[in-house]
Amino acid sequence: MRRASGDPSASGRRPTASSLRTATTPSRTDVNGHPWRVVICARRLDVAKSRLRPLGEEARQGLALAMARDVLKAVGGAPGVSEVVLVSDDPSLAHLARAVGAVVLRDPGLGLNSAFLHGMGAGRSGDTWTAMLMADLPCLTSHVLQRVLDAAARHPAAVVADREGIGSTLLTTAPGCRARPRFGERSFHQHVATGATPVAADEPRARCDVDTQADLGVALGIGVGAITAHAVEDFGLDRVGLNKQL
Ligand SMILES: Nc1nc2c(ncn2[C@@H]2O[C@H](COP(=O)(O)OP(=O)(O)OP(=O)(O)O)[C@@H](O)[C@H]2O)c(=O)[nH]1
Ligand SMILES: C=C(OP(=O)(O)O)C(=O)O
Repeated sequence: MRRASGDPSASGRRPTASSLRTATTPSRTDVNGHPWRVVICARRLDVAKSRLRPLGEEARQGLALAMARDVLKAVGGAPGVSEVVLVSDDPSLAHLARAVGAVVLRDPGLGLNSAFLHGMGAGRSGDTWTAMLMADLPCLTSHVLQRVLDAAARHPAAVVADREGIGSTLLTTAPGCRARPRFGERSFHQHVATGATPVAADEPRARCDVDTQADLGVALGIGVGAITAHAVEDFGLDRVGLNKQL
């Protein structure tokens, strides 16, 4: 896998391939010696994050892009991640993901769970530990992701609940196990019902998905990645302004 380097000067509005330039880091495994494949799903920017529409078109798309770029950076920097797969039909995201060494797959167009299964290679993790990850987690860092994966590696399947404990932000599968993604409404309980063990309850950075302006305010309170922070600044979305929408 190639590791993404940070670029605090990069703005969420004007991405360049060089802003995520990479170095090759072969044979990467976690503390248990497991190489991880991380599958990230992201919708096309023109339709993504519709609940952020009140921020305006440019800000909505810019934030969706910035958050996905911060997620790609965090994943690329996690020491145990050996392979990154992005399932997305968005040309900008695909370009940026390829630039950091990710494999990019077209979206089958059948919804999020089908997209994840497609990214998993029809649902089988083969001989690799696999994590299915959302692209709207701007607080995620490489260290936090690695801790989550280390905890997940103790279970055949593991799930991370979103901040409210209702949805899910990450689902993992051990080698040889079949993935059972149930993302969507109340997905956390559905994932637990399929046998996934809850992990990382104490990792707010892994649990803060951003769907609404209120979520963005919370994420800014926790601390977002540099690209999202620059996008927020570029679009003039300070914390006070966001909290007014609560
Ligand atoms: N490839 C792919 N990604 C998806 C799909 N649906 C959702 N996602 C991604 O999954 C993550 C969580 O999605 P949601 O929060 O449910 O949806 P969203 O489009 O981001 O936001 P809303 O329009 O507000 O529901 C985000 O990274 C989305 O881009 C899909 O059908 N295909
Ligand atoms: C898709 C999910 O959530 P949201 O739409 O809230 O991001 C989920 O938690 O499975």
